[in-house]
Amino acid sequence: MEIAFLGPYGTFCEQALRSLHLDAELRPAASTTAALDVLRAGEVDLACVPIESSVEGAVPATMDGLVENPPLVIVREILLPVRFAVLVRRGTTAESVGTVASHPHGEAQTRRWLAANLPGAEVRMTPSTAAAAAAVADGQVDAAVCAAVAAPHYDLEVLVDGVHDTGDAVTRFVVVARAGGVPPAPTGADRTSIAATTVNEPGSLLALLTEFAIRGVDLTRIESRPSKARLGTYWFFLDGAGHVAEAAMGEALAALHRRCTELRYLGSYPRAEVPASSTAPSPPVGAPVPGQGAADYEAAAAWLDALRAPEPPAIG
Ligand SMILES: O=C(O)C(=O)Cc1ccccc1
Repeated sequence: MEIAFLGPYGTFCEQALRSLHLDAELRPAASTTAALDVLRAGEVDLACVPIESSVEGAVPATMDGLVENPPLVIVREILLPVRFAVLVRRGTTAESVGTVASHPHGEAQTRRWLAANLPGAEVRMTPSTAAAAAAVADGQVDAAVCAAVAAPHYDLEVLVDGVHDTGDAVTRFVVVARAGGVPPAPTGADRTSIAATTVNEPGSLLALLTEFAIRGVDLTRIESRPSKARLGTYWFFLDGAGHVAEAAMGEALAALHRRCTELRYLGSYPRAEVPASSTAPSPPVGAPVPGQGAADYEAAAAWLDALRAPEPPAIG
């Protein structure tokens, strides 16, 4: 099995993927879009990309890539606590740093530290944090904001570690497959992702959300991205607790199918927990709502079946 990831070697994405201990060959891709493209082209079996961070929110390239064609589905999610370091070529001092590079999410999570500690430095964006480290090694920039583990890959040294503005930052990564394969089996603690477009009229988004609410499905995330067709039209990305194989989620998706202009199923997969090393636990999700559990759905469906197809009365 071959898995593309946001490379080059030394990214947080590589760390997230390695934490799964999969028996697979890992192939670094030059960008999030490139990782999804090689997956779509059938060159790899899976791709691992960042999708959101607790500090900076969505990774737009991933959200956009998930609704391009041919369709892709999420099969795993990984939550990784991230900690940033400033890496430089050996012998570089803070005073001699004129340029510093990072992924936009790295820059966003260290902006105040950079302004306070490297005030004169010009900040440049790279497709990943490790790409910034590679740019330091090549002499294109003086410093990179990235994971300290990237240092040996590029023969750099850690100038300062722990340069984040907000402690306990967590990034969520997703492992993505081409649609049409066997989905991960329900575990009882799953998440389902969809993207939907709807007509622009009062209450249309509320109507979508209501399909989840009335079935007791706990929504864990909502994002919008431009549809790119024209200004003012959007994809709404929704994550909810549950699995497509479960009645509540399945019925909510069927209802959305009737309501939405376009609906993409983006996968059902086990919910990841924030690793114990982080002190910021995720809020509990998917707690059962009275009358809305899987057993309640089964009992209600059996009741309805019996109404529709009653047993003929026993005579005699
Ligand atoms: O660039 C990386 O190393 C990534 O994996 C993306 C990223 C960037 C910044 C914070 C978390 C993840």
